[in-house]
Amino acid sequence: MAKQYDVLFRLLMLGDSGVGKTCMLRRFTENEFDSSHISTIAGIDFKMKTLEIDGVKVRVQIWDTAGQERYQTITKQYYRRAQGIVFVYDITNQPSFQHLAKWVSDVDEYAPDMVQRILVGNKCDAEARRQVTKDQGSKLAENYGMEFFETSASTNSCIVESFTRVTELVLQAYKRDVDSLLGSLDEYLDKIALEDDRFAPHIIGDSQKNCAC
Ligand SMILES: Nc1nc2c(ncn2[C@@H]2O[C@H](COP(=O)(O)OP(=O)(O)OP(=O)(O)O)[C@@H](O)[C@H]2O)c(=O)[nH]1
Repeated sequence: MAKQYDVLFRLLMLGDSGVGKTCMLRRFTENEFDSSHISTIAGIDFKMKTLEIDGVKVRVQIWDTAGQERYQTITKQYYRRAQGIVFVYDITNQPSFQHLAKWVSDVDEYAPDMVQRILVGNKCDAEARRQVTKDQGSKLAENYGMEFFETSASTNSCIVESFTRVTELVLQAYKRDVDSLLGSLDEYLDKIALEDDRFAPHIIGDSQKNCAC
């Protein structure tokens, strides 16, 4: 059986309640959109998706956190296990943009130094209700040294691009680790194949070789 993925990364979505984190994640993983707002309860939930980037099959485990204040003690426990962070605000909600400072400072405090971050202004379909200009979003991202995207989970605008980009950044940041992991996996598979040849010459062929997963 072919290997299903080469490497697993954890991404975390952070931002105020109602900015659209759950909708973005559902759009990305299931291509669905729900117009009702059911707050993420119990603090945290996750979905998985596999992407292929530069020939590497990357399985991303995307953690969707609850934006509500009362869950933040729980969600902070997940920061240190993240390799990538997607900060989300709602372009129709100025306070969600102002609160980014707090989300970013929490990440500075609790997440690993190597964590990769992007900034996303969601709900860009709702132009008539816009309260944060694209320029403001892009300037803030620049100040924080992050790449910036405006997305819409509703119209599926830039959703795939933003999740793919943060995954690419994580892959680049952890490239050395990934290369050595893939190298040792290949060596391991070669070694197993050699041992099969030596000790069980009658059992050869791909089906045996690929069982070491
Ligand atoms: N117009 C528009 N509405 C959106 C978009 N994304 C989400 N919404 C709406 O915004 C509301 C909140 O979306 P959620 O995804 O539940 O928000 P959340 O950030 O996960 O909220 P918490 O779980 O409470 O942290 C819902 O009513 C969605 O339908 C979008 O791209 N455009």
